[in-house]
Amino acid sequence: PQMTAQIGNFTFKHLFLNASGVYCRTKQNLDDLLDNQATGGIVTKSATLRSRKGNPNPRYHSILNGAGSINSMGLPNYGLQYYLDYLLSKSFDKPTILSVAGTSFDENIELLKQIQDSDYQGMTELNLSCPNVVGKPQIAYDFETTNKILTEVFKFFKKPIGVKLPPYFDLNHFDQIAKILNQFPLDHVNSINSVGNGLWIDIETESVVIKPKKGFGGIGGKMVLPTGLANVRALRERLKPSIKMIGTGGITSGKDVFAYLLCGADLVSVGTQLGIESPKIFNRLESELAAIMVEKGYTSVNEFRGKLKSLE
Ligand SMILES: CC(C)(C)CCc1c(C(=O)O)[nH]c(=O)[nH]c1=O
Repeated sequence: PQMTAQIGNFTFKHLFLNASGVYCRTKQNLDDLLDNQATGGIVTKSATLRSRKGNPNPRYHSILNGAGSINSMGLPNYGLQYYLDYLLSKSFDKPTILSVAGTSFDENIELLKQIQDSDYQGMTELNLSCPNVVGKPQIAYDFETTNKILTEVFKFFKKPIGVKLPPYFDLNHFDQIAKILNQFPLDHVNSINSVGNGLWIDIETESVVIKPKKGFGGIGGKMVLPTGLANVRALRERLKPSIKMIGTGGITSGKDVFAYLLCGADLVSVGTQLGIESPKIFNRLESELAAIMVEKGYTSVNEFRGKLKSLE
């Protein structure tokens, strides 16, 4: 069965990407992803201008026997130039997405100016889950700042670009963010990032399980699947068709991929479960999805993408 997607000028021969942050900080990680036949494309760890060590360990913890994860990595990455060097070092037979996350408004602009001025011709993704200023919510939860930053970006950025969004939990927030995003020539939206500021406790030690932020961290894994599905469905219904959709959050099986496609996802990305199973998970997900499609008599994902039924 045909399981491909198109975002702008980029054709993805497989539907599976790594979620930014997982299995993508080093050149070796990225090469391992590329070597896997069922990988559709690669996404870099969100880059800042300069290399960052990130937060002290423990900063990641698997919870509930792998049903979830909690992380407060703190943007550990080798800096924009490292990822640009990698992306310009050879030709790629799969689309690439360069993720960036400035720790300030100005850093976001500078990151994108450097990409605009570089020879990089692939896709870019602005991570809007990054903090803006202390005392204010993350950018994507500050609609005015989101509007301001995208207005500034599109004054100079002419290459393909999308945004990575945190989950929203209020229907009015879906309306507000979609209204803003629809004003811009965005390539794609990637939803969701981890569910912010969860907390996990070890009953034995009566302690939190990660060191940064007094144990608070982003939640990922199977337990966020209902939130990811809802965000992809809600945004798909509100965003203009030219903005394509990458569905992320809690994917562990072909059924989950099928569900995201019903919600309107063009591609999907896998984080927590990729970290557990390594890139071969994409082969499993692809064969599970193919089996579901054959069982249902579908020959192409286009036949059911976005066609989730309500109970009218
Ligand atoms: C949370 C931020 C550090 C502001 C951005 C990077 C990031 C991180 C991280 O590097 O801690 N973890 C996530 O689950 N999602 C993210 O977008």
